[in-house]
Amino acid sequence: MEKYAQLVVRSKSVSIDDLFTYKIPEFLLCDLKVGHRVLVPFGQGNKPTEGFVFEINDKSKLEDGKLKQIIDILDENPMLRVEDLELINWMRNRYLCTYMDCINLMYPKGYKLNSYRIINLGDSLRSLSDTDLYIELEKLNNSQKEVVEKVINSKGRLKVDNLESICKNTNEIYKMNKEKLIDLSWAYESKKNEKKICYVSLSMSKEKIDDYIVENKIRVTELQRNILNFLENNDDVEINDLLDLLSVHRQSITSLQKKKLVTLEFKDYYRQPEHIFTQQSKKVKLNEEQISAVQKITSEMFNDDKKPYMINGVTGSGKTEVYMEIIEYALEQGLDSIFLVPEISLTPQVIDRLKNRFGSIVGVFHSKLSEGQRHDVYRAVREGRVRILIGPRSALFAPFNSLGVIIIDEFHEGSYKSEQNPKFSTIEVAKFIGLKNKVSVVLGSATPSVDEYYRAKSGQYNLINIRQRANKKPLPKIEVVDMKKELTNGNKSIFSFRLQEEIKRTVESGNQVILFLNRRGYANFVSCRSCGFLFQCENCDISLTYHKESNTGRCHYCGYEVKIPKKCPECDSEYLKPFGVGTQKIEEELQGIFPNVNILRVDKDNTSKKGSLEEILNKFESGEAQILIGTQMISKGLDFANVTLVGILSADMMLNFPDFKSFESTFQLVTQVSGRAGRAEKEGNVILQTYDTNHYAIRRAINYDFDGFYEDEIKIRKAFGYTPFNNMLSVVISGKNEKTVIESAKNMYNSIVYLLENRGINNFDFILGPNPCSISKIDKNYRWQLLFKDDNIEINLLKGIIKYICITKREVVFRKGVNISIDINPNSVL
Ligand SMILES: Nc1ncnc2c1ncn2[C@@H]1O[C@H](COP(=O)(O)OP(=O)(O)OP(=O)(O)O)[C@@H](O)[C@H]1O
Ligand SMILES: [Zn+2]
Ligand SMILES: [Zn+2]
Repeated sequence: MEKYAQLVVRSKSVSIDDLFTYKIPEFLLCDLKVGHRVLVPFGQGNKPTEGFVFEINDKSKLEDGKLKQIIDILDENPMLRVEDLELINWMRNRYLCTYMDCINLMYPKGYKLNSYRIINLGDSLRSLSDTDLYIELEKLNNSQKEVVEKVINSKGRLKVDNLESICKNTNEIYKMNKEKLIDLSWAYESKKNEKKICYVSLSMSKEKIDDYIVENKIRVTELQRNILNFLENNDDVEINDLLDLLSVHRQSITSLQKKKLVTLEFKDYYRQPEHIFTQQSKKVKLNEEQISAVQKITSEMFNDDKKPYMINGVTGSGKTEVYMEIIEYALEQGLDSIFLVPEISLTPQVIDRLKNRFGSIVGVFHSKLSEGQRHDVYRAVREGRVRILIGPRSALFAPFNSLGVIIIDEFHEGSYKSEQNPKFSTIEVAKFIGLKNKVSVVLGSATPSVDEYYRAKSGQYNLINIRQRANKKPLPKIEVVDMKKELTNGNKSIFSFRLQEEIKRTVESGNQVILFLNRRGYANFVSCRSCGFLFQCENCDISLTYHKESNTGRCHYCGYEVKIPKKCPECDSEYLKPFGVGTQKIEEELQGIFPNVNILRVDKDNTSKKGSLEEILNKFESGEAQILIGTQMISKGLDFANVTLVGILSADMMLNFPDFKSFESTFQLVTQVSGRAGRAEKEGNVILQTYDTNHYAIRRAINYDFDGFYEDEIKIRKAFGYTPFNNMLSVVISGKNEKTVIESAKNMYNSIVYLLENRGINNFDFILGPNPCSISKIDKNYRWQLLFKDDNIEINLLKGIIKYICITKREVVFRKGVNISIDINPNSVL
């Protein structure tokens, strides 16, 4: 019976985001499975192209004559699992992305296997003498003969990338394979970093070997005899072990190989986990709140209809210990875990804790991993050598065989929303995986996002609270300093008198200080006091940040950098002055006030090198410095016993950020940063400097009143129709040519209105725009935006129309050279 495959083809063009039907040739019928990567002829030139099988059907809507055939299967096992395909279909609908966008997540570029065929002589030809072989060859037809000759010329082991290269008619080759003229097998090669190890074994059974030596009059030295004896008693010996154990040279072995007594074989390098449950770090005794959190989750692990869990536990409440306990339980039950962190390079301490507890079955996924390393991690996961994977949002797609738990630590963090296609929400995807595959999904945070907390309150989560710090100490007291008053009292410094006093006291008593400022660089911007000239990025609609050490203005969006001249380029005056503060300036001023104190700084500018963040944090931990200054990078996950004072230098910078989530971010940051103080035996306190002492985000944060903040914030969200009450769908149209960008944006608006009017909709209040984005230019690209709220309209109808316009009708609606970016519930709408 004929069978057909529906497949996705890897192609650069978006407009072919569709399933294509191919005929499955008979010889592949048994082997081909859904999820297989295949080779297909595609396009007019029938270019061999990669495809991914989504469905296998008995019928086809198209006539047989019009269908092309699959050429071959590319990997032995399907790379995409059935559940991956299900997830892809769901994501495509949810995020209006393409099949390939999703496939690239699950089948990362780093995992390109180079597959090739190995052709040996088949059984019916292999053992023949040269003359007999010649006679047999003459019986074959020309193309068959050609193939066999090629195999013979390659010393009986021909390696080809695709079968067509040795015979146009690949069916012929399969036929020859069936008739045992040749022996066809698959081989794989990964491009990079796959470690292979050479193993030695006897080439025949030990009973036969002595006869063979005698019969063929082979001379064997005493050393070689030792080797053979050793191999008679041991299987699969690594060549290096053999050399060490018997103190022999490699030559002795290769000479045995030449005499066909031993075979050498390269096999994958397996790093076996030595002990799965070695307890290298001491396990803490969990307190009652922790135990009940663990019990709730583990007791339901095998339930089919469990809800996801949300752990709302104050900073330092021991959430990480709870996660580890859940992971350990899962392991004992044979289940694997994914542990997601907002940004892997910012969480060295968490990685250490997991590795110390679980040893070598912990794998780390990293955006900075090389292709080869990513590949290795995926393989290790597939083969069960890694059972716990810690990583950023992309680790969610690791191909575990029996996933039991997904943990999303600090789930409120913005990095869980992807900014690249597909622009997925990690939480949504995790919940989908959880639902479909009965995986326990655990979200944890001291400051849940308003969106997710709303869902928890409406019963979509099992909400678990941990209200006490693990050290049983109260949360650090937060003292507010009104910077307006500071100014009237004659203090022009960035540091209030109170903060200076507390820093002094803390340092003198041998404790440590963390100072937080949300902006790197030296100053915010440089402008002319005489004419108001402002140094701005040439490529972006952004003012340049001043960096003192290089005396340059730098764009934090595109990297553009320019020397700051002595005189104003506009009016020639010498009154150029940096305004605002960044971490560099803080460091400089602080060193001026405390000349004898050692200060460390952590921001993007000095941690881009791999390992540099760890280095600074280690120095701080060892007490080499008393003060650590940093940006968001130090706001979460850090656990230093000696830190008793945290200073938040300007809460207003976050508050005044022009985005609807800025109050929420402020509340979260203040809570998280404050949480770095007093985590062990010593009590901590916090000083928060602000010009806006009355803002509800500040007032609620200083009392650790999460529920109060939530109540304030949710009212505003409701009033404005923001998330979680509505989905917000943003379409950004960008391009180097401003005119075509504007035209495209207007075209899009008109097309949508037209299609909606056809469906009887006449009120378009839910569409905002088209307008230029708040940041109207980034990296020389002009940006326009259309924003949709689904309060008056069914989301699926809206999405259908947008997809139709942006993908199917793309070439009609949009001008050449514009990019379209669709984002469902974006983090920010700037
Ligand atoms: N039951 C316990 N007994 C003793 N110490 C504990 C216990 N639970 C946690 N700790 C310790 O308390 C500190 C804080 O715990 P942990 O880092 O797990 O908290 P967290 O809730 O993840 O913190 P945060 O959200 O603030 O990053 C750690 O040093 C941890 O080892
Ligand atoms: Zn000027
Ligand atoms: Zn720029």
